[in-house]
Amino acid sequence: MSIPNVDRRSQDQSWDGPRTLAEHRGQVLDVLAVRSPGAEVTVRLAEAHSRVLASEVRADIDLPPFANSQMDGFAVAAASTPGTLPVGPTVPAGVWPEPLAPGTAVPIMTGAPIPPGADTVVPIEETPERSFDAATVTLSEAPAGRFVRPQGSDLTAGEVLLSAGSRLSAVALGALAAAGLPAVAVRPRPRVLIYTGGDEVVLPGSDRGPGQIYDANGAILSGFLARVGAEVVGVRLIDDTPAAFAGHLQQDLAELDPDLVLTSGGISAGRFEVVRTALTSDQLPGAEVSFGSVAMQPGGPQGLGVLGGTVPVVCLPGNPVSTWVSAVIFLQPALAAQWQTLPPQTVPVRLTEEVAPLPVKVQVRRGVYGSGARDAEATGASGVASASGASLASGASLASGAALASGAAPVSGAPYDVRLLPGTSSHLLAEAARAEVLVPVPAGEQPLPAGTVLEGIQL
Ligand SMILES: Nc1nc2c(c(=O)[nH]1)N[C@H]1C(S)=C(S)[C@@H](COP(=O)(O)OP(=O)(O)OC[C@H]3O[C@@H](n4cnc5c(N)ncnc54)[C@H](O)[C@@H]3O)O[C@H]1N2
Ligand code: MOO
Repeated sequence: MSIPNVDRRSQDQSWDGPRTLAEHRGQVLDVLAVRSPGAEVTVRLAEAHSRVLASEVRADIDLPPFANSQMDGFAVAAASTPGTLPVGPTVPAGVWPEPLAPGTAVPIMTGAPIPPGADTVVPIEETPERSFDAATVTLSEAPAGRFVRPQGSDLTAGEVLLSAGSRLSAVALGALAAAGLPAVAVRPRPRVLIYTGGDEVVLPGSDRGPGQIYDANGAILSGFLARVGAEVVGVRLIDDTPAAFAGHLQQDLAELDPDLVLTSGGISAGRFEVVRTALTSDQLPGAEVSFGSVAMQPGGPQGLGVLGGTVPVVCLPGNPVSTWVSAVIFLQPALAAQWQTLPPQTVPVRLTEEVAPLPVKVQVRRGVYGSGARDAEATGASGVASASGASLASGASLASGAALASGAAPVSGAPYDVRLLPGTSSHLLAEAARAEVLVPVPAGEQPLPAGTVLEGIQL
């Protein structure tokens, strides 16, 4: 490490005093807005999971495309039942059948087209013969339409199958495939370049020297971006010196033209803050980046700005839990607002134990669902109101901030019981890995009693 012993703060662009969460989220959204999503892209269904539909899709065909049997059994005209009828040729799935000879029944398999002339199906287990091979079959009275899946009963040709903006689930992909579509037009994903670590950090799988640790934050940010539906175009280790980092970043910007540069570490108050130094000096021409603090723990130190007037950069603190929490609290809603990636999924949570807040910072705690079951008895409404009141009073309402920036659904309904994990420090990554929900606890002087309802973010 060779950092010249200069007063690098002389060129630092910092903001004064801690920002609220909502203020900083708004700032992150402002820098992301430097880039707008481009034209839609067409992708094969196999690559379309979790992507967002660019425009509505209408079906060209009826679903199902023809009336077919819901059971293995006998197709027959309801008017011919009850009775013992001669058995005609079997109708397998995948073959178009001959019309039914009047007064007969034919073996039919699940999914096979209903032959013209038949209008009902009798399951084989409802026949005394219980055989497809007998010459006759005895059928009790069967109402017309029973166990027949009519053509178009799911969707008719020309109807909207999925609307624009739908996030494609596995079952949505199945519906598109059933309608015969091999590919679909989706919104472009933000292309993100990740820089993590410092000179103490080595990649998992490589040799770790004394005093070194493995890079956790590359995996955290890659996983986070995959979950929200962004594309990672590169994961780099930050160089030892600001000049080398600035050089590599400049090269990457030219080659990759990312929609966002995301850095982790090297931004607080130490002597060797490579990211902060490189982005606030003239080592990277055109960098307009500022650093400061947010009234949140973990994730106090933050930075953000624009590189060369065209590429947003968001600088997260290096402690692994701080990196992760910052990504969820600031980046996820801002990316969702600008790129329609996955917004935070909020959920009302009820504390199962008393919790002491921090006096002036929102403390983002990690929690696990208590009983696991949503308490249908709890009315929710009054509890949620008091929680949002507390959080509004703190000036750090996640609820209003998240809803503002991301369009996240308002929190309503009965809360889930949640037990907060004991650890609050930002190095407790293994403990954080057990969390099921993040719970921002509003700043305050008084302990929050068990039963207090807050807004959680599902993980
Ligand atoms: N004098 C002060 N010191 C610190 C302050 C402060 O306000 N004044 N803030 C503390 C807080 S809070 C945080 S958070 C960290 C943020 O520091 P940096 O963003 O500069 O991060 P580093 O110093 O590079 O690393 C912090 C910590 O995280 C570990 N780390 C870094 N990168 C990785 C990685 N890729 N994988 C795993 N672990 C990583 C690193 O070894 C350090 O332990 O600053 C506090 N200090
Ligand atoms: O804000 Mo730091 O993220 O507390 O560890």
